[in-house]
Amino acid sequence: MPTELVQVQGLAKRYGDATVFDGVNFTLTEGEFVCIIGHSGCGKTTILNVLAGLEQASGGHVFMANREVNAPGLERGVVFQGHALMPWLTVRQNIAFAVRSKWPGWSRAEVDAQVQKYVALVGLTPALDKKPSQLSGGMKQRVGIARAFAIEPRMLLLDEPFGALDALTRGTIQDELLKICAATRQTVFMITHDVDEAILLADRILLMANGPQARVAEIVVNTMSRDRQRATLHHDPQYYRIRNHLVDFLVERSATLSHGKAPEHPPEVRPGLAPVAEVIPLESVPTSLRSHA
Ligand SMILES: Nc1ncnc2c1ncn2[C@@H]1O[C@H](COP(=O)(O)OP(=O)(O)OP(=O)(O)O)[C@@H](O)[C@H]1O
Repeated sequence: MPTELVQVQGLAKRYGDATVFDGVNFTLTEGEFVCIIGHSGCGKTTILNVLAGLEQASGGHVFMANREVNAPGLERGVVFQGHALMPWLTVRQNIAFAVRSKWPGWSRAEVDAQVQKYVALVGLTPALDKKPSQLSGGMKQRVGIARAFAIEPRMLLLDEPFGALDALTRGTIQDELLKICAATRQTVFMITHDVDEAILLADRILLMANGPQARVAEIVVNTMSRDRQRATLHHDPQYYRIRNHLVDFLVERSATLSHGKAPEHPPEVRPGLAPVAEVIPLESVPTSLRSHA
């Protein structure tokens, strides 16, 4: 039975008279990958920062494993769009620094083994002793991901981690992330602007309405199988139904639901599932049960 790891209850953020969002409610289950999408400025980064304990909300609560989150902690790992590596340290030293802060009692060898394990997972073993200035943007972002995973957080928070990467690199790192998440059953909360990325990675997608008074308006359950692959995703008819639903929300519905018009408790929807008419051919339905309209 999956456990509820995080509860976000009635979260709000105000600046003076301006309410960016309010009535934001959702939960995260242990081991699930959740993406949040919504227009620029609706408050996604603020929500992620509150989950990270880096920012205080104006109202509401976040609980993780039944404890209120109000400060940063090593049970939560964060990866931002900019990699935020220490430029004077090598890849090995950057990650070792994080590992040592989580497990201060570990020996040098234990720390190094942990570093090497996660560097290998993102395919960067040859770059272990390089400094960030010697790495490409994609490689730096991989180091950031390895560093976040290396502290084995209960929840990983990703703020558009691939936003600055070219499409090819982005695709490769998405695949790596999927593989690591499948292997570690990592709980992930990720912001993205890319609907295809959300469908590839997420088990559930939170759709956020526009501000002011933005809210999570709806939760889309990804009904495609969890072993979906980037290369074959588009062969599944569910993919188009989900994609159309997300794009329709972003283009049409998100604006009409601003000013607190979205429900405080968002419904879960499964747009990927085939309409009944597609699943049961009319001929197979007994005549007595058919509509006579
Ligand atoms: N100090 C401030 N005073 C007033 N408004 C602020 C302040 N800081 C942030 N905001 C507003 O809060 C809103 C939410 O910002 P946030 O970065 O969380 O949005 P976002 O959805 O992550 O946007 P993006 O997708 O562009 O990153 C924005 O509309 C921003 O203008």
